[in-house]
Amino acid sequence: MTTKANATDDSFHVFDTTLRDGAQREGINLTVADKLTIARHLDTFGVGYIEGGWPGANPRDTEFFARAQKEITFENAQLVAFGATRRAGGSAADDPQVKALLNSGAPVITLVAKSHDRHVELALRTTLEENLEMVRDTVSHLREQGRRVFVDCEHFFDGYRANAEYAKSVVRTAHEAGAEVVILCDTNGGMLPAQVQAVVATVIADTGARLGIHAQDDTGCAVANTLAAVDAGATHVQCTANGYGERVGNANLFPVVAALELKYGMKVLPEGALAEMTRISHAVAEVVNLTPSTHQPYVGVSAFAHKAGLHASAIKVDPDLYQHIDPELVGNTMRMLVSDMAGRASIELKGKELGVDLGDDRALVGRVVERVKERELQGYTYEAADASFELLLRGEVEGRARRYFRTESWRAIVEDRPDGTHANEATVKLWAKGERIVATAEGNGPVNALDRALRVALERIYPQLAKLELIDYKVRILEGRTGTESTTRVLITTGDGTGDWATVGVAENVIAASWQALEDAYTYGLLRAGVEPTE
Ligand SMILES: CC(=O)SCCNC(=O)CCNC(=O)[C@H](O)C(C)(C)COP(=O)(O)OP(=O)(O)OC[C@H]1O[C@@H](n2cnc3c(N)ncnc32)[C@H](O)[C@@H]1OP(=O)(O)O
Ligand SMILES: CC(=O)C(=O)O
Repeated sequence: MTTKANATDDSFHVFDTTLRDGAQREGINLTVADKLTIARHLDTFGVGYIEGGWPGANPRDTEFFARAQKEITFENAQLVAFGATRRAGGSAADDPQVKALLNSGAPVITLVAKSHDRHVELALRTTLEENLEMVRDTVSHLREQGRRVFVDCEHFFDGYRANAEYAKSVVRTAHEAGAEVVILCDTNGGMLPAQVQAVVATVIADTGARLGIHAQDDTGCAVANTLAAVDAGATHVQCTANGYGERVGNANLFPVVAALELKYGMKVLPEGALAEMTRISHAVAEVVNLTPSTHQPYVGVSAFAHKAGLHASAIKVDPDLYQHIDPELVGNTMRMLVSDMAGRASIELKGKELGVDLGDDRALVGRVVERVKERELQGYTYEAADASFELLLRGEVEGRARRYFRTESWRAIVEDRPDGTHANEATVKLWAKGERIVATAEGNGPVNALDRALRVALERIYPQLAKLELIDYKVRILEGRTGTESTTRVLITTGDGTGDWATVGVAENVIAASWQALEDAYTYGLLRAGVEPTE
């Protein structure tokens, strides 16, 4: 057994259920290898408990428990197996599902138990007394087998509203049978914080059980409900990384632990772990193959991104004036966004962020603000295209646009063939280092052909361009930007293996807009590579 043995644990529990409830989210389908990778990330982050799945429910979860205990040396977490109380009318000792929980080898077991009288009668099709017996028998049996037991009271809050005495009797039964923590679950996710706080406080007073909270996010209050339960005395929080979970999700682990550490002043993670939070959040998103939410509290790339000019002017004096915490505490960074909402301070701070010296030149900064506003009116967007903004800024600082080549002309041709296929060909004519170059290339579309032709033209003179790769290409039609005409905006993301950058082009024609974004992308790539401008 490579899970750290820990017979009693009076400390506050951070319990992660990404691998069980998180995996119940539509669109997530984890392999055993994915689960092992996520378990390692969560253990590194320092959660106390990792619920790995339901052994016996499917071969993947059974295999996960077998492999996790062989392959992972957990530094911080206890491995937890999830399953239901025994079937009605049977005995826990003979229940195949309970046997699978024991066979998983997990030192801690979470049992889901019904605590809403209607669910007992309709879903379990048994009596209220038999349900209590199922809880008592299963908890006692697992305790006798030397396992620590937590009990999830499913639909607790709705059950409490319908029949408070019965809901509490389930908590009492689990507690008296030896469950270390009884977790009140807002399974349908319909509760609000004040309601959760009141119910948790009453149940603690009436049962004396140690309580935990498991909140689904159907009202958008799962994090708030979790913290409200803690306010009322719960000492065990069940969460999932990035809030993944059934329907709209579960309480998001990251804002919950950040609140506990930074707002409540509790120590729930190992030293230094909070500063790893942004990295861990993104790493888990990568494994589950979902794009990290840019606007996620604390860890989203926009969590500390400032757009409004007034905000920037105050941040210039003191970042705390518009930030609730120092982003570095959670491993994130502050970013300034440049747009038509920018003022001088936004440009000054962005210049600093980009390492461009503006030398306290108010007139220069004013000119940049004006240019940005003018260009944004035409359809450019600099908050999404930092590299194009940096080229604009350097152009103003240096008094002329930074150029590595001068375009004489370009042409893209799409040929529609009788067999329904298309041939795409582009020719570029340009000047670089005093030389006139004409290059032609084919591509799988006109923009791809242009990109290839530009590369063919420039690579001999600038071998640094060989590393460049187009990572993303987005087109948007901007209705009514210039009077009655619609305008096309193209955003291109380019990478060189060490980082990536975004550039923007705007024109009435999608290929012309793409060409502008490509020109900026290559120019910025050469700037990054430290090449001196030649034109
Ligand atoms: C709120 C939550 O998220 S709880 C976690 C839910 N997670 C999952 O359901 C994912 C894994 N589940 C599964 O793979 C399957 O549902 C299994 C293997 C657990 C059970 O599959 P089956 O035996 O085919 O049963 P099925 O899924 O149709 O129904 C669940 C059965 O468990 C019973 N049951 C439900 N909750 C409990 C409970 N707390 N204690 C005991 N029995 C329960 C139901 O009454 C039903 O019994 P029935 O077969 O006599 O009608
Ligand atoms: C146990 C659980 O996942 C719930 O009640 O929502």
